[in-house]
Amino acid sequence: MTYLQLFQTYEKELARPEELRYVFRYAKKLNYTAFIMLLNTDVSEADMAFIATISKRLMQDEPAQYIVGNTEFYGLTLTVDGRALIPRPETEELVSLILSENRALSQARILDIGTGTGAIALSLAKQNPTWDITAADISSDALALASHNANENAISTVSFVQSDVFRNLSGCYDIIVSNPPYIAEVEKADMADNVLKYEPHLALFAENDGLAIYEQIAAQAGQFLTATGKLYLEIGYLQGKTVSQLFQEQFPRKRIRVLKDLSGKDRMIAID
Ligand SMILES: C[S@@+](CC[C@H](N)C(=O)[O-])C[C@H]1O[C@@H](n2cnc3c(N)ncnc32)[C@H](O)[C@@H]1O
Repeated sequence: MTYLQLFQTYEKELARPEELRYVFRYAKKLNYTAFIMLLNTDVSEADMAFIATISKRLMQDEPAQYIVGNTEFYGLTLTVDGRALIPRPETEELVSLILSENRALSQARILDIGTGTGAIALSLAKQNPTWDITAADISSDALALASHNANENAISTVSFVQSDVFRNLSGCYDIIVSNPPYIAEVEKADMADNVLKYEPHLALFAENDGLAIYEQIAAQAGQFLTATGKLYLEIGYLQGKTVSQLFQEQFPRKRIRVLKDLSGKDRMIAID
């Protein structure tokens, strides 16, 4: 039996068939050409067992990135596992926005609230080695993973702090960024199994219709921002109006923009 025939057999049973070849290729570190060349050759016994194992894990809804063990984010390779949310492409757009609007800042203090894998903090640090960046999370497991990712990517300008929003933080920041948990408990029923069963619920859900962490940030950010400080938030696509109102009340003199992601959905809020 060839690799192609074996893949096709398992792919019929998978909810997201494209993930099988993706996981195999990345786990075996095969470039595209090597993978294509392999497809019409006879599958080895070891790979037959390996492909069966991957298929089983995918059938149990384990996310492909957790099986591979890493993912790409803004040019970084980040280790991902059940300790933190798998960083999403929409969050790369938030990083792009911050970078494009703050090119003039050579020295800056940045705070990333709810850093997870460290995706936002580490990609900002990679692009701006002179920025002084604090990555905070309530989860010590997530912070251990983020710190591992900093080492793996040779980034030494990020410090890690365990904190419930601002509780263990001090001083003022030029930029505060956050992609907090923002899903309401009632939305659980509509969520994909691979997210619900494997990604940490602490990273997904927030009380008060998903608004609880935004409310805490809005209430306290004024004490932690410099006079010209800016806030950048990722939001759920239906939260633009509510979250912008929340921040407008606390920051009546600042400009609040709701910005769309590449698929045209409200996804980010910039406050400056
Ligand atoms: C949606 S994930 C975002 C992870 C990462 N920033 C990203 O964009 O991929 C939210 C993160 O916020 C953290 N978190 C949840 N509640 C928190 C709180 N009260 N204070 C600080 N961090 C919190 C979670 O542990 C999780 O890592």
